[in-house]
Amino acid sequence: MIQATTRPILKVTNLSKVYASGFQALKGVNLDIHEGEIFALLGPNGAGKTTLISIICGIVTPGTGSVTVDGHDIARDYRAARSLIGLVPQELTTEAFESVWRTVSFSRGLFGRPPNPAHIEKVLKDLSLWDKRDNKIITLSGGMKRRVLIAKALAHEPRVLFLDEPTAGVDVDLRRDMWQLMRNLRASGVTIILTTHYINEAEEMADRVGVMRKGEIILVKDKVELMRDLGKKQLWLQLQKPLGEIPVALSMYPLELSGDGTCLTYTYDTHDGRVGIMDFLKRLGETGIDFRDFRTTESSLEEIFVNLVKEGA
Ligand SMILES: Nc1ncnc2c1ncn2[C@@H]1O[C@H](COP(=O)(O)OP(=O)(O)OP(=O)(O)O)[C@@H](O)[C@H]1O
Repeated sequence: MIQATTRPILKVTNLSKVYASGFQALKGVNLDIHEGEIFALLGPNGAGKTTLISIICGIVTPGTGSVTVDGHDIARDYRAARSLIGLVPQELTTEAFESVWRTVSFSRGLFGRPPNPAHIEKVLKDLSLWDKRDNKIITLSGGMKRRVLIAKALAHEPRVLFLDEPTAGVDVDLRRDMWQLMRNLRASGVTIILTTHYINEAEEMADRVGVMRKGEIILVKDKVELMRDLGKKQLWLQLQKPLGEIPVALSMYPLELSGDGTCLTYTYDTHDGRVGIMDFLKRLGETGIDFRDFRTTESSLEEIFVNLVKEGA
């Protein structure tokens, strides 16, 4: 398997975009994408994700700043830069009466690549579309149409693949297939950037996560580090006897007592949690409070994301 390196295959520098309406959709975005990684771009509606991807893929004209793909500037060296990129949009809008084979082969031709039936065959086989190669697009199921979109984006052998909401509205089985497909692509050396509203998709798939809000990238981090650094844990204790209130001797701890006084919840950062918890449990014993059951829970990327986007909103 090809491991992600720290060499940026895509470099976005100080990119801003003001639409003709006067709306500023991007405000000085800086982003490096490492070769071979899966990068998930998260953000609430209207954060600027599609604008950013559309500029990189040449669909929206850039404002100020620069974007390079493997060293090629998307403005000055558009053809070379664009030929390295594949874009999987959310919906297939045209070609309803064309066959799968012709549609995918045509996409390759758009990038000035000479025909390569062996490559198209491989792509269709990898996407389980080979049996459908002669079918008209209109006869395919929704899941197969999505696979055709990916096949089209891979037809010219791009090194960076953008997937815009790849699993929006698909069923659980197809989502799992898509995830496996992305992993296979990464293993073959393709760098993947996906936008998603499903945080569990980022949690499952991404090596790194970027969060956008109001035209800015507010955070880029290794996913595991992000969950470790910003994650919270909770210790939940079911008490032997209900408490009327939290005893003064425990007032220095971040505790919450349930309405009926039978559950105490202690929330802590995963950083310094262990020390704090041992100290707290010792103090709890000294205070004469016994518990009959306990449970710990860890925050998900979803909670981390919601908190990040909320902060300073
Ligand atoms: N052509 C346009 N003219 C003016 N404003 C636009 C245009 N396209 C997008 N915008 C605005 O730019 C902002 C960012 O939109 P964008 O589609 O990039 O966000 P997004 O993060 O992709 O959102 P979503 O998750 O809903 O797809 C939005 O406020 C949107 O209304």
